[in-house]
Amino acid sequence: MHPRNRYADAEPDFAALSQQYPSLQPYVAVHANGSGSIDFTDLQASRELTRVLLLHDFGIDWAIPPGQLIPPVTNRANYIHWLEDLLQLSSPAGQARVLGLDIGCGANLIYPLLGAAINGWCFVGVDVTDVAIDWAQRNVNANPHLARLIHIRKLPHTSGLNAGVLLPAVQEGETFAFCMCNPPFFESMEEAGQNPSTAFSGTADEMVCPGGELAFVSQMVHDSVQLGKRVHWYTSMVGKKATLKALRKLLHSCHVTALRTTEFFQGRTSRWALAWSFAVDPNLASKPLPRAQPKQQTQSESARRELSVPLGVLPKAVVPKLLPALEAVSERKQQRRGSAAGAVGYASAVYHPSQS
Ligand SMILES: C[S@@+](CC[C@H](N)C(=O)[O-])C[C@H]1O[C@@H](n2cnc3c(N)ncnc32)[C@H](O)[C@@H]1O
Repeated sequence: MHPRNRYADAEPDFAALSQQYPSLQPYVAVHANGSGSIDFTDLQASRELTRVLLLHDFGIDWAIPPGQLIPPVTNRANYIHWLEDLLQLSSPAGQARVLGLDIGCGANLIYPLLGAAINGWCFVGVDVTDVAIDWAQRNVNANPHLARLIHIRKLPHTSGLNAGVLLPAVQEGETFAFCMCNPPFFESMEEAGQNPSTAFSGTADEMVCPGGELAFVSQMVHDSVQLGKRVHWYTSMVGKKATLKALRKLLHSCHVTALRTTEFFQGRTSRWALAWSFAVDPNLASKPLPRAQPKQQTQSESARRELSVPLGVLPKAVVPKLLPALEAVSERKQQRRGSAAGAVGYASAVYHPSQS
């Protein structure tokens, strides 16, 4: 787990959470020693846990319809923290705000929500299905304190990847600090069904693409050659180590200036991620990532500290109204303390699609 992941030192206290959030109670077994456990093969339990963690730990109000992919918060937060490391190593010059592109944001919109809540980053989230766009927008609307940072965009749903993956997503004149992607991993639902990681569910649209993840991310690589420096860091997650190997080979042949990989390990599941660039100074390419940073407070966390109560116990309607004011207080305090709000450029910003 990434050292800055808030669950790196201790997993969530399921028993305490179920006391605070009665909706979680049916899914938590409390043992004689007071500890609690959850059956992660139960989809309803997994969905409710994700909902509660996002609310309790990140101040995010979140929902998805049944059947849609349930994102494990720990794994998705690892990716965000790895992006922080990459941006600390090298960021696009002269940009006050960090703007990221999430390819396949899904109904769950997990990466833009976490990236905006943890770091104040701006995001464009794109997807091809109506259900993803509809629910992603609902998740934006449910979090007014983050809504100014996240813009959702529907792409045409073409059969196959010939029209490109990144090319349709990046609009004329737009530039991004990074793009990220959790691609459809599998070639068929049969293949998906053989994989134990599908305990987190998902529809065929979310899990499957012709040629699987290798075809999907290879298309991203080809598109990136055309887009060049318009995206500072191109990144994607992959589900198989063999895919990582094949993509490394492809990327070397594309003369990238930097190529990094990492492994996200959680529970029994390994995932890998790779990042490449045409903009990063090649002298930085083999420099170790600055990983040993102390844990950062999320904006919601620092806001919560000012208030000394968990956001989750406040009436739901109050939180969005309260957060901006609390964030402003904690930001001012942090500035007075002379500490940067985080390792990268975390200034709160507003994303307007007309700005590049
Ligand atoms: C594995 S899901 C990831 C959802 C979410 N980002 C997550 O990490 O849980 C893959 C998503 O990619 C979307 N997708 C598939 N093909 C796409 C394409 N060509 N462009 C953008 N999104 C696409 C799917 O609709 C789906 O929502």
